[in-house]
Amino acid sequence: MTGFVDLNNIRLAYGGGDGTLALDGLTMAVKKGEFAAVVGPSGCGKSTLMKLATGLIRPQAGTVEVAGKEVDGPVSVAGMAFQNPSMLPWRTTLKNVMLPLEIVQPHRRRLKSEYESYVARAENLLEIVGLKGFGDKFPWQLSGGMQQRANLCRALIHDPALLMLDEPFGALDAFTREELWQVMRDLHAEKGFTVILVTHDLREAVFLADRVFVMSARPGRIIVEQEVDFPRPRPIDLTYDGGFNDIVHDLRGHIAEARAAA
Ligand SMILES: Nc1ncnc2c1ncn2[C@@H]1O[C@H](COP(=O)(O)OP(=O)(O)OP(=O)(O)O)[C@@H](O)[C@H]1O
Repeated sequence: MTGFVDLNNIRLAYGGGDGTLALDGLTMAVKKGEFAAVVGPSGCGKSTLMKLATGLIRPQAGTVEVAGKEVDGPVSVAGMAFQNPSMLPWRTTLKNVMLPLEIVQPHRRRLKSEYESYVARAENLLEIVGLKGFGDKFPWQLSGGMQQRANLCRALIHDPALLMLDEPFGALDAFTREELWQVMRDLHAEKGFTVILVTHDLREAVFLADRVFVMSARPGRIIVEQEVDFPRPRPIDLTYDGGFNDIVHDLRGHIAEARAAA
């Protein structure tokens, strides 16, 4: 296949052959630099897809490739952010953001000798997401939205080629969520990484993505690929546009059909 992330005819059952069949016949290709969103009925296997693409679990059948290599263990080119920011309360925000550098090579090897430039990188990311000057605060001194901003910085500190986002804005109020959409839009424009975003929020998917993949009910597979070709940078007012809402409406219809067919 031709993507940066290629999942080809995947079958994944938890607990072996007689267990819960989460994915079956799932094929999906995400291009380099593309912002992909994955939506679908609850329990259709979206998080399972994320675990496969990052090498946390292996399929019973089919192949997973990232950056042209078959995935056979945790993928080091990936950064991840989930709904719960899970920052370490005893570390400052800056130290939380820098945590992956203590784990992921080659940064781990270089961290001591190039410490100041890594701090500058972390501070630059904090500035991009609107947290300039908050590096020395502890996570419990930050609001939920600010923690999620810092969480995005932590996912990006090692300059991953692939960013995996699993419902990262799900716990935030509507206004903060829209602010974070714009932060994500700007980070993607500036850094050019490939993104796979799992979300239940169809407006979020259409605002951020170049392509929205719709999954069937479990066992999950891709049933629709919706191109979203609004020009970038997209203003938040786009979400009130008729064409935008037509796409959201279509996606909602596909998911309703998938749920009804389950
Ligand atoms: N570790 C596990 N062991 C057994 N079954 C699991 C495990 N993880 C997930 N499942 C099952 O696999 C199916 C897909 O789960 P998954 O979490 O991938 O779905 P999802 O689409 O992310 O769900 P949601 O929309 O509710 O977040 C579900 O039926 C779930 O119960």
